[in-house]
Amino acid sequence: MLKVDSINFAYAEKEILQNISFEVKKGEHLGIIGESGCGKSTLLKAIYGLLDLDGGKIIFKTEKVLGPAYNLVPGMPKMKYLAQEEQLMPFTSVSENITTHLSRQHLKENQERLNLLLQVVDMQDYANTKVKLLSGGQKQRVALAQVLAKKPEFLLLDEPFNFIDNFRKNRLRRRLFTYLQNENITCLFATHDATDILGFADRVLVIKEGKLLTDQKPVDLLENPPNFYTASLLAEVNKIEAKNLKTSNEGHYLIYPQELHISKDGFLKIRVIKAYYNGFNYFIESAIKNSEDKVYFYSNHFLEKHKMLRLSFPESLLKKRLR
Ligand SMILES: Nc1ncnc2c1ncn2[C@@H]1O[C@H](COP(=O)(O)OP(=O)(O)OP(=O)(O)O)[C@@H](O)[C@H]1O
Repeated sequence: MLKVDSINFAYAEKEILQNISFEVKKGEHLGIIGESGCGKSTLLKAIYGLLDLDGGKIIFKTEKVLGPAYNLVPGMPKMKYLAQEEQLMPFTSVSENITTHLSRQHLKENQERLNLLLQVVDMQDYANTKVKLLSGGQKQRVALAQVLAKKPEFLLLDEPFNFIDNFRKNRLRRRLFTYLQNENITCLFATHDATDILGFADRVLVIKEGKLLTDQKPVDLLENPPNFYTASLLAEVNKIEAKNLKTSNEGHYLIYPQELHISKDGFLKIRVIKAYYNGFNYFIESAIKNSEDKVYFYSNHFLEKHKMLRLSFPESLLKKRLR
């Protein structure tokens, strides 16, 4: 449905997107993740046709996406883009803001669709409230309903949940992605939040300094991360020098805190620095014995500062997590 083919883009002299290529099939949901400033928003803008590329091409369905120099009205029919900053009519109600984007040819269906969209973004209770009275997160939800109202086939979302509190975010994510699945809407979304990726993306594009590092299924990426940068975008991860792990290999092992266990026979000797209670257990900050290298793991019990312990982990990790 979308083909991004070796695209390059620079703002003035500064190269932002460098030789990026990937394809998206109809109905797929792709997450884009990467540190702040790596080029996620720029990539979404390029795909929507808001930028004139310096090289490469983007094909949406069968048509080439043209930048503003060749296309006065940016965007492709059936492709919709939700930017980080929403554009709403402040002095009209939530319902009116959404209804103006519903098709005028199906007036009878509109009330039903409005109700459905209000439900998807969890804003039924605010249907008649003026937008200017809403919080940042509520406005973001109205903006989301607006782009859905336009019946897109392909949706570009830039940090769609960044102003939304955690309590509501989980519910909103589930409702939104179920809606997209039911309507067979293809979606590309940029995020900082690993939960968006792990729970809701079919594939994940990892970007670093304008380059596409990898394009994989989230589960494969988590199990076999190509480098520390990628692993640390998805989860808390330890980077442990190989010499500390009973191996003659050189380099580092990437091991998640959940994979380390306190054990009398464990090879990794550590000293506890601090225990952080997280509601279910303790997240332990420790240092490898006789070094300053930090190691993080979980414990069901509080551990005193300076306590010396041994940690073990599945041997199978030694075969696949050396970087
Ligand atoms: N209009 C612009 N003019 C010049 N430079 C820009 C412009 N917009 C963005 N940049 C620069 O391009 C780089 C990539 O920005 P972009 O917004 O794509 O990053 P991002 O990965 O989406 O970041 P964040 O996660 O913080 O939103 C940054 O260094 C940014 O400063």
